[in-house]
Amino acid sequence: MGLLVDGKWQDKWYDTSKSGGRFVRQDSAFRDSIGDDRFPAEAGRYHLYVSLACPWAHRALIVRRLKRLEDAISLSVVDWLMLENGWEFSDRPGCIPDTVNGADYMHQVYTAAQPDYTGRVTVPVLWDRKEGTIVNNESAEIIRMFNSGFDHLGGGIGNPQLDLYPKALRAEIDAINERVYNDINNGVYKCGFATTQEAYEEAFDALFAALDEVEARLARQRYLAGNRITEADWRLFTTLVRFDPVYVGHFKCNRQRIADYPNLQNYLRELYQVPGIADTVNLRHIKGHYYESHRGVNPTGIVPKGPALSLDSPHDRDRLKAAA
Ligand SMILES: N[C@@H](CCC(=O)N[C@@H](CS)C(=O)NCC(=O)O)C(=O)O
Repeated sequence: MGLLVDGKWQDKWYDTSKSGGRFVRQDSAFRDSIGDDRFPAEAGRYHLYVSLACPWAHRALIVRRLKRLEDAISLSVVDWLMLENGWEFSDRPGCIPDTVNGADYMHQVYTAAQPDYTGRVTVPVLWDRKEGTIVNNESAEIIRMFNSGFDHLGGGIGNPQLDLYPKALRAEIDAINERVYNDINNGVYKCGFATTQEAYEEAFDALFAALDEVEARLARQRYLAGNRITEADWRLFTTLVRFDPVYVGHFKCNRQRIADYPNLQNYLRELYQVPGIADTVNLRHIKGHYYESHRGVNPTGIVPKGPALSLDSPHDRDRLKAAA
């Protein structure tokens, strides 16, 4: 784990000394968009770097799959282990080396885009072959580009019929995302990376208050924004699927498991069983990454064998109405 300072790699853990032990996530640095003059939509031009362990990268992978952009946007998958060199490429199971920049480490992709880059080296990253640079490294924005940025191309590229951010639901989706991001997606990290008891307890209470709220919402309606699946659901899904295998133990999010919330558990199963989604979930990468990489949290690097999950089991969500 580390970061780049003026283009030089430094091996450093997060600094929580100035925030009362609280983990504060840094803003992403590359914020251009597909559709800008410099970055027009084109099949075969863009490349996505992900980790299968990372919940933020997982969003991008899911939307790429659901929008059938796999032939149009190529992919690299980093190794799950992230130690003193940060994210690395390898040919271990489930990994795909960097065929675009030929990098050994993800930080080399960042310095290829900007030689004097200062900041964290995170995934996902959307790379442009033509300009030889990073378009964007913020998953919330990358999924929006995938959702609509390639729809006009025609020629059988993508799946223009699917809209995960429909106009009529945007205000609602944005409001849900805000709460889910702060207290759930990022909330589990705030618990796990807290370095004071107070910071941990504050994040823990906010996390479970938000999960209780989502549980109540899912008792009344099938999906977060009503009766159809939207990006808000996929953004929650990537945290839920990691919750019982990783966050309960490793990040001490242990008031209860997702399996103990009837609506969340069945909702998680339904989303997992959407065609194409199970292929994007790699528990070896997920568990291996957190337990083996965060040596400050888990010094032995031992990966727990459990828990048994039941993501393939029948769900009961058909009792609630879904849009045709
Ligand atoms: N806001 C970013 C966050 C991405 C992020 O933090 N990714 C993690 C992996 S789960 C990472 O690469 N961390 C490396 C680091 O912080 O040094 C996004 O949503 O794209």
